[in-house]
Amino acid sequence: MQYIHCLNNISKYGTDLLPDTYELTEEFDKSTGVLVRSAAMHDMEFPESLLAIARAGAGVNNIPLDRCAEEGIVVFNTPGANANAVKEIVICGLLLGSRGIVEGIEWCRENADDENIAKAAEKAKKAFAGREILGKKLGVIGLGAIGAQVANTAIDLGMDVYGYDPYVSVGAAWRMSSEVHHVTNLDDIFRECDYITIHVPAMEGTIGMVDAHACELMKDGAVFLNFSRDTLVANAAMAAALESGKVHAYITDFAVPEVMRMNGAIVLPHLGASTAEAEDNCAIMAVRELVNYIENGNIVNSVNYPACDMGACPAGGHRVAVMHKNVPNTVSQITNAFGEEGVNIENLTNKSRGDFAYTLLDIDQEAPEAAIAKLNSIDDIRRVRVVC
Ligand SMILES: NC(=O)C1=CN([C@@H]2O[C@H](COP(=O)(O)OP(=O)(O)OC[C@H]3O[C@@H](n4cnc5c(N)ncnc54)[C@H](O)[C@@H]3O)[C@@H](O)[C@H]2O)C=CC1
Ligand SMILES: O=C(O)CCC(=O)C(=O)O
Repeated sequence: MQYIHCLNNISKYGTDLLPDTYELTEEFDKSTGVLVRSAAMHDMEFPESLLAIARAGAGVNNIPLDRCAEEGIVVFNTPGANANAVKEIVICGLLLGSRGIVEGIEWCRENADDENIAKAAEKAKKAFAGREILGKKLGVIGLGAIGAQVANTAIDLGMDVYGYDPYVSVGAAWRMSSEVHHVTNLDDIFRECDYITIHVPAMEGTIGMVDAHACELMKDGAVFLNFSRDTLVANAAMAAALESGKVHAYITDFAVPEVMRMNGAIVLPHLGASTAEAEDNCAIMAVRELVNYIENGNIVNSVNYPACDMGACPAGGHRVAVMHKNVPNTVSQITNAFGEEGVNIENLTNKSRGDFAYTLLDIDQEAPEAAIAKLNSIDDIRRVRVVC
């Protein structure tokens, strides 16, 4: 039996896909697989039984990726599965930053008991007048699954779109409208655009990238949208820019105390991916990744181990997975360990990613205990698993 623990609410469209030999468990300490959304995992201890963590979503800054790699735990995410949901809320954010929608709604609520509200509204509405997004310049920082969709939809809405992403993938580039202007200097986005939206992961190199220098460069009355992570924006700089009127509105999906104290911030409680469709898509993809890894040893969409796919375990066949450091001589030690026990390797894939590597082997007989023990005694090997 394989035990799967959910650290957050995971759509049943995903968990219903778990085979009969899997059981959902409340006990984290006996889990083979974990499904998670935004739960903070950095301070958690992981049980020896844990093989993989699947993040039903895109951002993995809540998971200690390097420590997991060291402990032989594969971490997956679900690229693109919630991108449409975020794109739609970003378009909503553009309008919230352009029109007095929030203030107008508040005014109506405050005057709900006024019998003459219709007449009063006609007088009051001038305080909530705004501007249109048609023809305005939108800067998109990060053109991955979400950024590319936001850029395309903004083009369809008649905006003039500028995109910045020095690491854009070929797939995302193909999916993006040719009308998106390619920007190679981030400062140009801050300097030129009326609206700016950021869609990059929170990691070393992006945390704090919207700082005082960026705010200073912005056009007077710019609107800034952050549906990625709170840490990308230096809060003190944004608060000052809002205070001075340099930034007209800061639309963010992250309710942290510093942001809640900002005048001019429109704050949502991390709603970007909270649609039934996105939750189902993410859960389905996450469960498929987890089961494929546990059953076949295949790694698809991992963020800390290399991709490796040898298809389904051959019927009646034998497969062993070895997770190890990406250092010289390891693959030969693995093949020798089997060779010395008279085992023939029928298929072998070795892939590496940064400091770690993964070797998947189909062998002609049940893995001898002596070979497994030998592999487990090698320093640079992190985990050996008999898959089938
Ligand atoms: N508010 C919410 O509920 C959600 C928030 N997110 C956040 O949005 C982020 C982006 O999500 P996806 O588009 O799905 O990810 P993605 O991985 O498809 O795209 C990220 C893009 O950022 C680019 N990038 C990385 N460093 C950059 C830099 N320094 N400057 C410019 N571009 C850079 C990458 O090349 C990539 O194209 C996630 O990492 C997550 O933090 C994602 C989904 C839901
Ligand atoms: O699961 C969620 O609601 C959060 C989604 C998110 O932030 C992400 O996918 O990065």
